Amino acid sequence: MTESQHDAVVVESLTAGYPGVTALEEVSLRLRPARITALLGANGSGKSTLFAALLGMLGKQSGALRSGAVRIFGTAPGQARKQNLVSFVPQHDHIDTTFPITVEQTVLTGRYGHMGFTRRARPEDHRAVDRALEQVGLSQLRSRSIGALSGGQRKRAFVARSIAQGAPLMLLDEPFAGVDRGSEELISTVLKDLAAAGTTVLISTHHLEGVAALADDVVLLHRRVLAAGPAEDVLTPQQLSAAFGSVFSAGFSNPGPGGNP
Ligand SMILES: Nc1ncnc2c1ncn2[C@@H]1O[C@H](COP(=O)(O)OP(=O)(O)OP(=O)(O)O)[C@@H](O)[C@H]1O
Repeated sequence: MTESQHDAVVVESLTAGYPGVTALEEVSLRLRPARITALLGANGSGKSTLFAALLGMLGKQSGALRSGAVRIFGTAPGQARKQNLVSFVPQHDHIDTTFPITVEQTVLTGRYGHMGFTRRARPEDHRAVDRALEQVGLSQLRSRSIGALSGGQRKRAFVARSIAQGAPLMLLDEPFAGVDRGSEELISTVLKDLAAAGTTVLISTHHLEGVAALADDVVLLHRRVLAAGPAEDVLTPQQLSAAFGSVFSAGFSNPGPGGNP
């Protein structure tokens, strides 16, 4: 078995972008299974474009172009989504706060891929929802309208939806943006538990704070992959300065003396 057959995600020479913009250039990376990888990059460094590629959504945006290859557990991204191999927690949920859907119903939508055409929830779907709500500490708020949650609680609800889906690869776009410290700590703990149980987790973030404590591996992205590897190798002041020196003043938080972000 080759090394790539052990990887959860393989991206080879991916070049992608939009009319007049090359968002990703010759990006190659591998995600090791059952680990948390942080995709670190400043605003506009290509994180969302890479997520779109991993979700097989790139071609759906008008004018998007791409070359290269992406495999999720050896499968093309669009197929991987259909097979429930990948779940996604978006940065913005674009919720209509007047829409009358409860927290529980929101989390249950994560089970749709398991229910077939009838979308009739079975006992195992309800059990998965119960477990996921418990994990993110929202059991008590399950009957509340999703629009009546705080930003941090709502993020936890969407993490629960992703957990309930039960995909072996979980992608989270800026999971800590606009989230209070308590929700951030809770989500971090949940992600560590999921990875320990075998889920491969990829989070994008432009905040250095907390990454060292959370991520096993780090990918530094700035249209190209500037560095990738175990967090302790990548998150050094030297590496960050070499890779992002000019970016510290344009979006990154300074890791501080000693480089312990
Ligand atoms: N739909 C689009 N059409 C044209 N250009 C786009 C589109 N989406 C993104 N871009 C451009 O592609 C580049 C990469 O953007 P992308 O959103 O992937 O970066 P990002 O790292 O996710 O940024 P952020 O942290 O601000 O979300 C940027 O220059 C951006 O302006």
